[in-house]
Amino acid sequence: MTGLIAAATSAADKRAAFRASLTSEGITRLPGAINPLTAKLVQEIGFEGVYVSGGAFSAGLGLPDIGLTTLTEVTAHSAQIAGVTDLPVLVDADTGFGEPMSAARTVLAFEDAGIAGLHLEDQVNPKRCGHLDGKAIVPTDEMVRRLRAAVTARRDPNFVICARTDAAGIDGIDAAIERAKAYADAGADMIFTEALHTEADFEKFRGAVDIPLLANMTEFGKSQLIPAQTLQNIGYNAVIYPVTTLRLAMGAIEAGLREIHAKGTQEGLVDQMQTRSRLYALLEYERYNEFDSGVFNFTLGGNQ
Ligand SMILES: C[C@](O)(C(=O)O)[C@H](CC(=O)O)C(=O)O
Ligand SMILES: [Mg+2]
Repeated sequence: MTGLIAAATSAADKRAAFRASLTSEGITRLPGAINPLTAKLVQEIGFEGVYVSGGAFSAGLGLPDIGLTTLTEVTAHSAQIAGVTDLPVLVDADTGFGEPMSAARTVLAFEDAGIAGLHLEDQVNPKRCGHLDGKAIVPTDEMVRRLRAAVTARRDPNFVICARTDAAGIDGIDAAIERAKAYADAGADMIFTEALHTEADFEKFRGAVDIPLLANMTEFGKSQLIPAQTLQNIGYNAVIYPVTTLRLAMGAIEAGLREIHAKGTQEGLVDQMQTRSRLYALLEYERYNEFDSGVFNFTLGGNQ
């Protein structure tokens, strides 16, 4: 029954795989999963990891991305996602949910939740999306304390601690590079280079810092949407598509709701929907007969 109900791969193995993938030849691609079902699809399609976005999670709760969500909420949501996938899960920990000691507690909670790594950012609270203007960042030494607390707390040396710097959009790319170096010295395993604009910016960062780098390919932001292959050629090690699945889903949901509201039926939308049989295949419903042969003893018609 391996892999039914929950993932077959242990958290320790996922973390080891994640760490290894960050120094492998190919770039590690992590689409954001808005729920465990999406994470199953991310795995089935063949990506290397799953991302849990703070922006998508807060939006899903009907809230802006300004640090309103709690450690408990983010951990529970991420644990559900990590629980169903064999892929490593990287979670957005915003500013660490408080003081440096809170960042340490975040690492411990995330390890217990089966998560493979997190990123901590150098913004002040209340934080905002890294692609908006008017951000503010804490002094370098304060972020270094955040990171040191996180690095020291971890029990699994393979748990990946990624430091995000939002400095490029405030003090310029050279200042962001200086911060990245200080964060690497503090023990960060990877740097999240937030809100760079062009390929040349990504190249400049890569040339200046010698630990793994993560690119954020979020839509409607400040960064060009650079293909994964190009990022790999530049020498980036990981790329997230953080809010993409939420935007895709919400675009489809809004259009669908408007059509039902206008026409009084969803008849014209059925072709765009995930079918019942596709959903059941993704859930491996039939395999639940391994527990009880009475669970999947029906057939679905051709159009289901
Ligand atoms: C990566 C990010 O932190 C997120 O929460 O997903 C956001 C993404 C976004 O708002 O588009 C970010 O600050 O870049
Ligand atoms: Mg975020």
